[in-house]
Amino acid sequence: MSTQEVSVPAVPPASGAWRAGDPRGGRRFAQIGDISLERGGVLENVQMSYETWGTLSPTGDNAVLVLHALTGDSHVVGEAGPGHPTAGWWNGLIGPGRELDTDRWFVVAPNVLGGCQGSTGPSSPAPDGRPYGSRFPYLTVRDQVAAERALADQLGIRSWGLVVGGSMGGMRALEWAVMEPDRVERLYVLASTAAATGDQIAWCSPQLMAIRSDANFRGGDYYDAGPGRGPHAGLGVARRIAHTTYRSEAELNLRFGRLPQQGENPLGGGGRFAVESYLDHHATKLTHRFDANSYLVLSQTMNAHDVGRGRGGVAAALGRVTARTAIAAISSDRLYTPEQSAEIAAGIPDCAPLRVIDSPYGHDGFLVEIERVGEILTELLGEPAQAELAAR
Ligand SMILES: CC(=O)SCCNC(=O)CCNC(=O)[C@H](O)C(C)(C)COP(=O)(O)OP(=O)(O)OC[C@H]1O[C@@H](n2cnc3c(N)ncnc32)[C@H](O)[C@@H]1OP(=O)(O)O
Ligand SMILES: N[C@@H](CCO)C(=O)O
Repeated sequence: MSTQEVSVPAVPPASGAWRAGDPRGGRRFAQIGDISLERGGVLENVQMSYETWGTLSPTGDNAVLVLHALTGDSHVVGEAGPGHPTAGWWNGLIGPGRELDTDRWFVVAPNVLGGCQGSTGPSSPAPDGRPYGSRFPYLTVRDQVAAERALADQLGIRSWGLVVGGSMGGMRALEWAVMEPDRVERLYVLASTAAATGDQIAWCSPQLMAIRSDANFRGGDYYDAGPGRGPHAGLGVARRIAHTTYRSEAELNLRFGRLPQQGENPLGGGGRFAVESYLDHHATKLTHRFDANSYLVLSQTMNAHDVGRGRGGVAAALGRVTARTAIAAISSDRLYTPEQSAEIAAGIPDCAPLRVIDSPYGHDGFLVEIERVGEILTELLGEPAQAELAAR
């Protein structure tokens, strides 16, 4: 394996608490060379960071690829701590005897290209040694998959027993199955879409505007401004908008309704409603762990997502998938609706009937309803993949 532990200078600028390369973080780093980009140009000397669980078999036939969402990272399971700004987002799903049983599977979770958790992104050094900032190129989901493919090559993984992801991770999982059908034996896509919709692009628009219009954004070249001088206010507004779309109307009404935040008076007293305080909390947490430029880059990759582009449309692209597939939606997801998941399920030849997880938590249901997510995973892994059937 030509991977190596390296110290990475790129850090999210907000908190400074996270240090890439921290050996206690359990992250590994791979230098995968240059990536040719879908929209033209080359991203040079790309680094991918990732975490693994379990052991790769001598034939490399037991690998699972887990792909995180917009503000997620490689820390699928585990505690928060040095090198890991948040606890695992699917805690409990990986380990001996777990749904992703590490006695059987070798699980790989890369940090996405363009992000801020150790894989090359806008805060990484460009060839001239200075952070890319505004010079970071426009990426597509296909570029991100190309980087993950190079990582798989380096790890000696020719074919994945399963590729799984939710939301933006689901976009990459789907692209993997379309771009490399022979390398994806099973596919599990949650709360995602075959192509970003007008509604999703619309919700994203004020988020991008909020970051770009923050005076501290400086056109994207804010890394030299000093601690706390990044576009944190703009990123916080973006998160408030996004988080509202990640939860359902019913949940917000039932959970918070018109309640004032404890000890505050929102009715002319300068205080907040509880739901405003809740959004403030999520905004603050994100600005302490995430880079605004990465938020822009990744949001744009999601807007660009369309598996049908250059392939004769969505139906033709989905028809290429040979993986045994499970598609799951969240019943109350108003951002990535069950109808969009139904379109994916209907278009993939070897797909089980759409699974709709009944949950009040909206889009974030794919992160909250871990038990249901795990049940579907177990079912899919119990199904023989085409390659296994052919070998019998
Ligand atoms: C695939 C991926 O990896 S995506 C990345 C996953 N992680 C994130 O997105 C991080 C942001 N967090 C979230 O989006 C959500 O918390 C989830 C989806 C991870 C989990 O959802 P839930 O368990 O339902 O948590 P919920 O949204 O209710 O938030 C709970 C937090 O709000 C806080 N909170 C609740 N009410 C209020 C209030 N009135 N005022 C202030 N804070 C409040 C809680 O104290 C708690 O804080 P903590 O997380 O710092 O402990
Ligand atoms: N809470 C998730 C939702 C997006 O899928 C995230 O921030 O990544």
